[in-house]
Amino acid sequence: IKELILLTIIVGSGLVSALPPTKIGTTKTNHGDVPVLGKGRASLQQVRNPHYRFNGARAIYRTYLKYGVQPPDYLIEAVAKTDALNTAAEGKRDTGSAAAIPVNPNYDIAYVTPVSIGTPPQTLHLDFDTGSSDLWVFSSHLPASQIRGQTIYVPANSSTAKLLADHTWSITYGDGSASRGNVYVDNFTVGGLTVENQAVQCALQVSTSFTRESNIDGLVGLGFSTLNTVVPKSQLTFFDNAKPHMDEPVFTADLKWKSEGTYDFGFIDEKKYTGKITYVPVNTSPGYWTFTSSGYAVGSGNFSATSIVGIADTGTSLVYLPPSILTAYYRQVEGATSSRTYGGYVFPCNSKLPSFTFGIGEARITIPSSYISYAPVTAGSSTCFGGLQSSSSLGINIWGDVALKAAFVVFHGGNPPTIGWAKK
Ligand SMILES: CSc1ccc(CNCCO)cc1
Repeated sequence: IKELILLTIIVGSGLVSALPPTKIGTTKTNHGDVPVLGKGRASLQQVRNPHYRFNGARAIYRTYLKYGVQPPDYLIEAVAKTDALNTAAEGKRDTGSAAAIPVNPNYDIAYVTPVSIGTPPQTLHLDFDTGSSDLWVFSSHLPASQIRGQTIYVPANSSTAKLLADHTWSITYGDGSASRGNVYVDNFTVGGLTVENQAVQCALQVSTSFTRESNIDGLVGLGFSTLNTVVPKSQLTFFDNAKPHMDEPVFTADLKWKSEGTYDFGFIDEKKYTGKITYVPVNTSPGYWTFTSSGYAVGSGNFSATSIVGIADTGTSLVYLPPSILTAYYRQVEGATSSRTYGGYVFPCNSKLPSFTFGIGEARITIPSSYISYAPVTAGSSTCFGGLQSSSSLGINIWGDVALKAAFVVFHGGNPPTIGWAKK
């Protein structure tokens, strides 16, 4: 009401002029500089109120009051109903956006994202993993021998950390790596989006493969909370905790080949993709983002329509598909073999590779051949390891980073959840 009185005084006294302003100085306001046009004249720059929610019924209601006419009951009810709808919408205004940074400049082994934990905030770089649902970190509870350059979370240094007494966790991943520990709750912030009392699982023990990954300070599980390993009471993922406060119950992955991408929470950034997003159903049992691809093509070959049930897993580097698809792909690669020595398909690094296309409904996502020549089997070798490997020993097909970075992927946590794919 203060601003209204101020504005009325200025307008009422004719101080605001329609004359072209001759700027003789500026005065500070919270919307930037306002030009002062000489004695007794001012020009006011209008700014949009981002939180204003239009209420048509209220505009009509005010007109009745302005001309002294008693508003009818239906109008009073309409104003209340619209306000209620606006308030419900206003409750969900949180969004976040954070970088997805390759842990290695030469090979996209994994991507880490900066997060803040606790008070004062402790910044760690965590691997956002849609293939699991534990949020765990290297911590001050680890023996020094298991830490090799990682940043640790020290709950004792956070005034908002609270131990979840008698709760423990223990997890083993598909690649055999593992970790276990105890549980705190604390403030957890990703790209400006904060969840209070997020379960932060502190490692007391990690396997050597984690110790060796000095750029990964822990994981943020973005699978479904049914997979969380905390006992006796399982905990919710960051996404499940954040969902009720977000504009939309979504997060998106825009991973990139050998460069920095982004994870967005609560909104879909139209600038990050081309064409349309094709959504397909998700089977949330047992807790992965499981969907069915409609088929594949090798290079410029014919599209083979066949259902491929698999998971979208940002925490897995490569793509793992049925042996028949691998045979179809690698028979097009000069010198390719399935090597027992290296545990998968390898080929001469200078071999020409075809691209690989997979179907999402009628849509097609093509993985460029450069993403599939993954890395030399050992530093400096002229034999390269393929980005497409067989899923026969896993019992599950996995669309890992090699596929995800070829697309803009929407993990939609609605009811029911769906997954959307777009070209970019
Ligand atoms: C040792 S670095 C590492 C990063 C992520 C994960 C979780 N997903 C992997 C597929 O099981 C495991 C290990």
